[in-house]
Amino acid sequence: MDVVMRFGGVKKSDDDPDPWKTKIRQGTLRRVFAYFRPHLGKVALFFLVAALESLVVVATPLLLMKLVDDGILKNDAGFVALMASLSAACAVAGALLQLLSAYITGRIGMSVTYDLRVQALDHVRRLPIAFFTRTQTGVLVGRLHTDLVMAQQAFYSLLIGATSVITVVLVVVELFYLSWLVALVSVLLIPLFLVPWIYAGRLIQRYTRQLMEENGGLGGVLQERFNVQGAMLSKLFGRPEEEMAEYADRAGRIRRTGVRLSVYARLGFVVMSLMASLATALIYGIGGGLVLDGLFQLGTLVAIATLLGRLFGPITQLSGIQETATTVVVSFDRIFELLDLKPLIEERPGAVGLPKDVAPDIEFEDVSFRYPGADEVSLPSLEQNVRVRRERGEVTPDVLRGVSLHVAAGTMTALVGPSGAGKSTLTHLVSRLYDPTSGIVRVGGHDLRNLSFEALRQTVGVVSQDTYLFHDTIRENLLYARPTATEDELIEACKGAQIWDLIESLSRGLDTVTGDHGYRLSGGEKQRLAIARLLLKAPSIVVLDEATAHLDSESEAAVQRALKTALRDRTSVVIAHRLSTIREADQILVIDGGGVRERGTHEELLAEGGLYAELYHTQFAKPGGNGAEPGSVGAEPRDYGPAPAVHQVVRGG
Ligand SMILES: Nc1ncnc2c1ncn2[C@@H]1O[C@H](COP(=O)(O)OP(=O)(O)OP(=O)(O)O)[C@@H](O)[C@H]1O
Repeated sequence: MDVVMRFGGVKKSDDDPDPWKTKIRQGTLRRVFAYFRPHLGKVALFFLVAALESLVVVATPLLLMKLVDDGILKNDAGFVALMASLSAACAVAGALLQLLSAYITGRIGMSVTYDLRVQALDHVRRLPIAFFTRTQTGVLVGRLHTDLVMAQQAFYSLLIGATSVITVVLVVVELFYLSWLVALVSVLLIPLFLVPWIYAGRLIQRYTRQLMEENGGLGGVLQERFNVQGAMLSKLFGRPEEEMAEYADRAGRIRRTGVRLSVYARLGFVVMSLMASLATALIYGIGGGLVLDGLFQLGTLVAIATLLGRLFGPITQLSGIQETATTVVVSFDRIFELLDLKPLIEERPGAVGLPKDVAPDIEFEDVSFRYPGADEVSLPSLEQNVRVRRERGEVTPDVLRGVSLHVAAGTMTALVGPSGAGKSTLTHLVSRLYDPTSGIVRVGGHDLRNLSFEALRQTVGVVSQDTYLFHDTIRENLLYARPTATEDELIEACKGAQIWDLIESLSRGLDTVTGDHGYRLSGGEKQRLAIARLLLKAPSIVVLDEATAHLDSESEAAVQRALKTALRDRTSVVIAHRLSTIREADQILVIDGGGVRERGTHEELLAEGGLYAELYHTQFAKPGGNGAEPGSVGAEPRDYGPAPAVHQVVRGG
């Protein structure tokens, strides 16, 4: 039973969720050809060159025929020399034409893969964050890179192999011209070649896709385990033997599929070569008899024998072409699958900007939200390697329910509540990482969905708990927020973020490399760098997830001072973990069960004696609750869940 899954009309077999066995989808060939349309001129030139190449190929046996019949048999040395020279000229012309066709195929192939690569990168860049939380990075990178490279290489062999088709046609025509009987026998033998060719081709298609998936799968696991965080987790918690067994198992599957693929790829080839040899012997038998009977001359037999080598040779090559053609189509199809995923969050036509340097207010009007299910944002083949079997028709629960709130311009709102209450989710909607399922989020009076992406990027700045830094210098990491920033502006931002003293003390200063994910810096240092990055960007709204990790008191004080600078004159929403933050907040929202349970200032809420007061007394007012409390604010009996950093690893972002 075929089931249509909706991501831009991608059709998948519901009975066969295993992407390895997915057949090439309908319409793929049409789409592949669309990429070649702009290069039709070059394609036509290629076929012209290919035709000339084939003409050269079939001309040589005729020259040899003349050489034997009219030269050797008639004792004419001059004619022998002339024919031999013409044959040599044909060989040189053939070689030059081959080079020319290689140049044309290179031009076409590189242009097509360039178009596809740029289109795919642009598309993936625009996919919703939900896609990235579902997808295993290594598998995605594999698809974007390996598949394209494979398609490109296979495409070259395919086009060059296409000359074989023209050659075969011309050779058959010439064979009929020389001897209809021999030609007929040769043509009748062709189906014997085609049967193993088609049989092997089907298996090759299946195992090619399977090998791609398995390679991508291993790549995904390695990328996950062999980055700093993954390596650390596996050193601290991992089970080395089991993990190694898993790697070996995956590598073993790749080996198994690779062996099968090479056997089936060879099978067609071997059967064809065998048939070609048998057919040649047969034709020599018939032809030899005809020469002895005087029905045709020796030169004709030589020409036929030479031609046969050029008939069965290209046909044999065709078995390889099928594999390469399949690789091209499968690779394109896997990229098309990605291209068919809809970017859920798109810029509307006529999207507007926001005035710069004016802090806007934030409003949630009856907002409900649930995270999109796998079917809506992802592909099974990009998830399968974490042994996640997609729950068909998975209905994700509502995380926010009917939330209404207002953050006045230039004020700070602190979000508190138990773990998993929906605080981070709420902030994701402010930065439009997700759109609400229902209700409206407004910034400066505008529905966020009506704002341009540029305005959103300029307006909302986010500092998350676990700062991400590129494996690059501090300078490049900072410039990412504002590439045009001057040296003075960089220094000023670093001073504001209380990180300049540290940077100055490093021997390479701003040109110090931060290490993968910024692992060569401490938690507090990374967060202050993130604040410096934010100061450079200078957004009018700041979304901040306060660090929960214990910082030493000096680092803690530095982060607090940096935050003061960052939040000044800005509208801010802070997921608060510190007493000092909630005391300073203009408004505290207590989030519980996906809704705003209480709202007010610290004093008002304490006086109310509700959930906040309970949270405060159990968490903040405990001995040692000196304003640097770690963890979410929550009542004692509640389940606070794992520490946020681990929480994020578990849910993949
Ligand atoms: N990307 C996601 N996909 C699906 N569900 C998610 C995703 N992120 C969070 N959730 C779920 O949404 C609910 C709210 O999570 P959220 O991160 O907003 O809570 P939180 O209040 O910020 O918790 P914490 O204080 O522990 O960070 C949780 O049940 C969580 O499992």
